[in-house]
Amino acid sequence: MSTPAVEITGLVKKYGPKTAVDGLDLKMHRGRLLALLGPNGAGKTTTVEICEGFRRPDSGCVRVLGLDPVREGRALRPRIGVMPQGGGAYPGVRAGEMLGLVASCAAEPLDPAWLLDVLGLSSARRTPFKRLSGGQQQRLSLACALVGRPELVFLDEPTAGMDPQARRLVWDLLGALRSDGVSILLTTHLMEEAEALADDVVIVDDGRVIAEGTPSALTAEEGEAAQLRFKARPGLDTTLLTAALPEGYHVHEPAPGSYHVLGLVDPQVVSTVTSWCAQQGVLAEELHVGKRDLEEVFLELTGRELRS
Ligand SMILES: Nc1ncnc2c1ncn2[C@@H]1O[C@H](COP(=O)(O)OP(=O)(O)OP(=O)(O)O)[C@@H](O)[C@H]1O
Repeated sequence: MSTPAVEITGLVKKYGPKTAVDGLDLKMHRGRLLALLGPNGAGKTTTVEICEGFRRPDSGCVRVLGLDPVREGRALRPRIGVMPQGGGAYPGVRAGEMLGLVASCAAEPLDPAWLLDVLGLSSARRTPFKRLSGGQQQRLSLACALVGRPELVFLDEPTAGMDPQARRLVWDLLGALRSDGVSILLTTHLMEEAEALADDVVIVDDGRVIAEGTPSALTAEEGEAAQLRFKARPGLDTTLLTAALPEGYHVHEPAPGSYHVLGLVDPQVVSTVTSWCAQQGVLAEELHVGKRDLEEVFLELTGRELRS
């Protein structure tokens, strides 16, 4: 069996008194797309930068394609692609020149002109980096990560700041790469992105893994087939709605204007909820019977309060 794409055991990284990564374990198999999720400051970028060999761990063991990213960095670097958070390049370098430069360092690069075309950057190839839009800079940064035909790519918030068209274009490209057997580890704050792309999801908080699994395993309800959720104006009297439902059901408002009926959903329950809303003159919007989505799971696990 091939070595895992990434294997991390007991990783610890401190910045002065701040423990950014606190005993993190993670295993990513080859050919998978793994989404690393977590609130701001959870330790995702630090973990990714250690895998890339840009930072040294304080303790723990990290192996990327079976290699130590620090001691065996020279052997590892040609085999991985890296898209750092926020990207970056010399401000005056033209998009085409930048990609050509990165391609010239690779043994068997992809055709830079083709890659620019795939990422919708052909018309911007003569544009200096500093004059590209934020979304174009992100796409150029992604092109630089991919042009060397890496076996494994690390993408730190690859679609942050992109418009929906560009985001979908990138999703298609990542899907195609994964179909070609490339291993992809990405961080994202977009739960929709993780649900659309990821084979595996790892949720970190305070430098530790707090949940992991496939998106469908993570969103599966324990012991319940489906749940009822709807949106309406904030502050409905959930005690009254609970009283209108059969015994054993409970309604709560986890976030202002979002309502969640706890208990097994059947047609009568849906009818009771919509009738009750109608009696209050309230339109129940986005009425949804089904599993939780990843965002709901994420908020339940990491809490709803704002992180710094
Ligand atoms: N160079 C640094 N010096 C000091 N503290 C740092 C440094 N880099 C990160 N930190 C701190 O370490 C913690 C983890 O940061 P990290 O960037 O890894 O989190 P993250 O999960 O990637 O966050 P985000 O989602 O906001 O990008 C944070 O508290 C951050 O402030």
